[in-house]
Amino acid sequence: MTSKVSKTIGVLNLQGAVSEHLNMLASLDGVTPITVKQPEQLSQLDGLIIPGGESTAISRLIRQNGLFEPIQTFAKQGKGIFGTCAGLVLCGSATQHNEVEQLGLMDITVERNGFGRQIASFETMLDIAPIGKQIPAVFIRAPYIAKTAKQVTQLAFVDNHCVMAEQNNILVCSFHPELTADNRIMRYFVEKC
Ligand SMILES: NC(=O)CC[C@H](N)C(=O)O
Repeated sequence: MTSKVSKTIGVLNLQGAVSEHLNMLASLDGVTPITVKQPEQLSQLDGLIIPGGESTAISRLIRQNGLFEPIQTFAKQGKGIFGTCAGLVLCGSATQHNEVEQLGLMDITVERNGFGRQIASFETMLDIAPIGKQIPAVFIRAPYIAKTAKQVTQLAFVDNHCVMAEQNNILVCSFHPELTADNRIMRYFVEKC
């Protein structure tokens, strides 16, 4: 019997929470995780994670490494992209800070640091309808989604602010799913890819 074909999932390795994503991906069956720095690597991937970190720094490095248009093309091809925290900021199409050059992969307006700065870091449990109940979520200087176009599905809320959404092949969340032992969100993303 042949085993199921494995999916190759890349983690954008420019700045931020890269190794935690790789570890969580490695815990899933049928996933080959790799780090991505160069545009040529995108063609081997079934999906790409844009991790949390500092969205200003990551956006500069995306440009410097020639990844801006290649990531947009990757998304247009229908490949899965998961933006977590700063990654959500980068996937969005508008924000109050113009020092971040967003990729515009999802029609959302993002409030950067919406929950406040470092002091406003917190952990909570979320019910996310297509994924499950009581999913732990760690928020660190987290953004929230202030506005969504109608083609965007809102998936989770904290204090009435949208913190997770999807639009076709693009998934975003305000928090860090890779910093808990619960891999249900990651499995959901891999299944989308
Ligand atoms: N934990 C994070 O990724 C923080 C995101 C950061 N506040 C930003 O907007 O870039």
